[in-house]
Amino acid sequence: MKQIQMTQNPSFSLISTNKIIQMSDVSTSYDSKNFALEKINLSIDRGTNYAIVGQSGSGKSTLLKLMNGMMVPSSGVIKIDYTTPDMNNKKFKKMMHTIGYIPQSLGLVKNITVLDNILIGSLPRLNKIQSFLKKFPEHEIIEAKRIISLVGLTGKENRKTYMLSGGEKRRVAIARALMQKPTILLADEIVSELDHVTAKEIMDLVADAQKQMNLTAIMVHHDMQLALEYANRVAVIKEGHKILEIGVEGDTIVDFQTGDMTTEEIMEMYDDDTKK
Ligand SMILES: Nc1ncnc2c1ncn2[C@@H]1O[C@H](COP(=O)(O)OP(=O)(O)OP(=O)(O)O)[C@@H](O)[C@H]1O
Repeated sequence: MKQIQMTQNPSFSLISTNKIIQMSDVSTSYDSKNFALEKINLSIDRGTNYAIVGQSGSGKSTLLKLMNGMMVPSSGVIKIDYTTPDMNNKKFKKMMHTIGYIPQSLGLVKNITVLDNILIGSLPRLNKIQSFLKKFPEHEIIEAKRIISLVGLTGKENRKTYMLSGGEKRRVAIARALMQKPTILLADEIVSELDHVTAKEIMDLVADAQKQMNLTAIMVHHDMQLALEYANRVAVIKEGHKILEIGVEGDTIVDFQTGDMTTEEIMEMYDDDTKK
C-alpha cells in the first residue's frame, strides 16, 4: 500500500503550461431535473496518467463522454488541446480520430478476428473506397501486427474475438485504440472485472504504451489503490462533483484541491466514496 505523505506547495504542478484538457465550471445533464456533473474544473497536462475514481453513478463515464465530444456541457467551457469538443467543429472532428476511447463494453466486433478488430482503428486514415471496402493497405497491416506484438497477442491474430479471455479482449481494445495513433486515451473501467494479476498486467501495458507514445491516458477506476499505483493525478468524483484531486509522485501524495485536509480525512473519503 502506498504511503500517504502530505506535501504542501508542490513544484511539479507548476512546471507545464501545456494543458491538453481544460474544463471550467462544466455542468451537464441527461434530463431537465438532475445534473450528472456540476461545476467541474479540471486541468490535465499533456502526457499525464490521470485517474478518475468514484462510486457507481457518480458521473465518471459522463466525464469521459464530455472529453470525447459524445456529450456537450449545458454550461461551462471545455477545451481539448485548445479546441472545443463539438461535432459541428471541423477542427475537433479531425482531432477526435486521435482520441482513443475504450468504453466499459469495450465495443469490439465479436465475430471478426483480433487483427480485423485492431485494423478498425486505422479506418479514419483510409480513403473513402478503402474504408468502404475495408481494404487495408499493407503498411496498416504491418502496423497492426506490430501493435499486436506490443500488447502480447502474437499468435492470436486470426482468432475470433468472442473466443478470447476477458484480459485478452481488453488487450484487443487497447490495441485498436493505439492503432488510431492517439494523443489521448480514454478508458472506462477496463480492468474492474479482472482478477488483480490480470488487472495489473493490463495497467502495465497501458503505462508502457503511454510512456512510449507520450500519450495522455485518462482512466476511470473503482479501485483507488490501483489508481494511486499507476496515476500521476487522481480525481475523486462524488454525486457529480469533483470532491478531491491529488497528485501522486512516487510515494508522496499531494492534495491539490482541499489543501487543509488531513491524511486520515482523505483516506476516510477513499473508503466512503470509492468502494462499491
Ligand atoms: N443515458 C442516460 N440517461 C439518463 N441518465 C443517465 C444516462 N447515463 C447516465 N445517467 C445518469 O447520470 C449519472 C452519472 O452516470 P455515469 O454513467 O456517468 O456514472 P458512473 O460514475 O460512470 O457510473 P458506473 O461506475 O456505474 O459506470 C447517473 O445518475 C446516471 O443514472
